[in-house]
Amino acid sequence: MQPAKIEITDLSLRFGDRTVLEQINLHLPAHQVTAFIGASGCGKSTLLKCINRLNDLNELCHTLGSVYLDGEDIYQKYYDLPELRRRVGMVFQTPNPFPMSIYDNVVFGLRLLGVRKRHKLHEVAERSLRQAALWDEVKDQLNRNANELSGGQQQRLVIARALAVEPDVLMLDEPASALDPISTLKIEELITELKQSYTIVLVTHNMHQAARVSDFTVFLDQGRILETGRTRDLFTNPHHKATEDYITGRYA
Ligand SMILES: Nc1ncnc2c1ncn2[C@@H]1O[C@H](COP(=O)(O)OP(=O)(O)OP(=O)(O)O)[C@@H](O)[C@H]1O
Repeated sequence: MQPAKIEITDLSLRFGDRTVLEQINLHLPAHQVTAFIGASGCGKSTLLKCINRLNDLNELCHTLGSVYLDGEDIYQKYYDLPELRRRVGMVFQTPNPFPMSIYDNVVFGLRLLGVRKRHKLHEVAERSLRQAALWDEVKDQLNRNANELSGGQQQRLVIARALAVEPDVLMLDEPASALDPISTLKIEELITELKQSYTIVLVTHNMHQAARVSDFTVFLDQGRILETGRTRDLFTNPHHKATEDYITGRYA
């Protein structure tokens, strides 16, 4: 088995008296893309948000179990949450650039971390925009307001912003579902490129996308893992009828 970047053990989560995740055990290998799939409301986004402890912001949320990042339990009492969120970047379904220039968006996190040196900020802005496959399109207009970019460009900008603080893990929650087919293809190509440097977790409703870009797939059903494995195995030879029904679009 490949070494785990993230190991989840006996994780259960409830919001108030409503159980949303039950007994999740998962091994997410480094430098691989793992896709979370499953019907709406099965807990994909909530599971993602366990990995950067974003659910903790909800006072009704109770979490049991452990999530290890590089062998260290992120749910231990004094874990450094700002550092966790630097190491685990997250991109949401709807592109959410800040209402400021392209440049200021990319270096936002670095400035928060106290980086002031202009040459350092410039260097990181260029590197991150190149990594997000956006540099060539915006290099002559870095002062332009980010909201003037197309949706697909905005999403790549948000990915550049996440990469600027040098995370280890990149979590993408339906990153292309609001985008046109060409922008979607660019994001998929980008995911394949980025896995060389990052561990990627992808939530998607698009089965073709999961099959195209992920190495491992986790199928969730009502807060439990019903099936997990290498994507090519799970898609060609699912063990459960529910998995087969879901990936072939026959889910009731
Ligand atoms: N902040 C919250 N408070 C209470 N319940 C919540 C909260 N967030 C999510 N839930 C519930 O947890 C369940 C799982 O939601 P989640 O968003 O993780 O599902 P999902 O599989 O990502 O769905 P979708 O594919 O529609 O985005 C849902 O029933 C949802 O109503």
